[in-house]
Amino acid sequence: MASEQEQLQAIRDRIDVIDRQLLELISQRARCAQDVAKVKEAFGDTSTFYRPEREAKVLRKVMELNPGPLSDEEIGRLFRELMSACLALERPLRIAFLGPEGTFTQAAALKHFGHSAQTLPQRAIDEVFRDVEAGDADYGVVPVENSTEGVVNYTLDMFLQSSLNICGEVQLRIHHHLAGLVPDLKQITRIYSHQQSLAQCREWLDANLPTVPRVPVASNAEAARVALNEPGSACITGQGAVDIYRLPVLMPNIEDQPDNTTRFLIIGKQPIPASGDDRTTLLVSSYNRPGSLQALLQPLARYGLTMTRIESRPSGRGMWDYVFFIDFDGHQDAPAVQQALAELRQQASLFRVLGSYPKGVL
Ligand SMILES: O=C(O)C(=O)C[C@]1(C(=O)O)C=C[C@@H](O)C=C1
Repeated sequence: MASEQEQLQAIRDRIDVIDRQLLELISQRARCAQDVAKVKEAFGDTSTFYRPEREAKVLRKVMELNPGPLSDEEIGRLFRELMSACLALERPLRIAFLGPEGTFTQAAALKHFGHSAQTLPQRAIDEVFRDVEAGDADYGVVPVENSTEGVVNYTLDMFLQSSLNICGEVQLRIHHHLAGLVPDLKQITRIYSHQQSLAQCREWLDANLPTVPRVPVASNAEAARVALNEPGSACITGQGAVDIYRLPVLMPNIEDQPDNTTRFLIIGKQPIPASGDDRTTLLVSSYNRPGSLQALLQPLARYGLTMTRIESRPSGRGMWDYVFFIDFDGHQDAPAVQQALAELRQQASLFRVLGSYPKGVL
């Protein structure tokens, strides 16, 4: 029987051959992306280098064809990065996100656009919108809802003032760590974190550190920065900030719900063609009379469209006047959706399609 070294050498020789083939194929793929860019430029189509519907189709296809042993998610991630690098050859994307560096929103931006995108931290959600509106960023990433804490009202309210579209969505599993320079939990005198994160870890904090004051700050990354500089303090933050600030993790994954997930929206100027598995978000308002909300929603049911979410927010136009954010499955270019929307529009005092976009793939 061959020795361990001989067996390993034989397998590594095979890996070397495969790597060379992979390299050649990846380079061929990248050259194709360059050719795509030349065609787009020749036709003056320079505003649509980024094609989220095409990316969603590519990711779904490779995940469907995946023979294993790597998981569909791993394969998806590898191809995500491959496309990100190919797109950067065509034109590097600038992505504004709710900063600072190390926030969950940055992690969501990188998950959605891959690591070849340039991420630009902004101080607040309205600055993300403004950066994209002004053309200083191609797209923006903002949080919209959390599975434990519910909707991020500020993001929804921004759509009342902004003309930007929703171009995509991405979901991120949120893990919170207790981190800091204190040698053990008993010596913690203050805990800093974003208000939402404190809420998402409330039960753990009540059980383990009930008497330690909890101090809300603007972001988890800011909490990490304070914990690094203030003796006795600790923070609740994510892996991104732990890595950036090199903070020791005192207790990992302290979120109360193990499947704690946040959904983020991609905002931009471009309408997105159908990808085959899409979601549409509407901003509507009904007339203030009995049964009007029901009448507003009826066309969706009549045309067999599945509504997945409805949120109401004060309209800002007067007391007790509300707007509704409605998500349903389907794309606005599909005939059934067009008919449903035409009917719905007749019942609405305010009507805007915020976007049709591929459902998050990864
Ligand atoms: O198909 C395109 O339009 C491309 O630009 C190629 C490609 C890819 O690498 O597959 C790159 C970027 C786009 O966002 C979508 C796909």
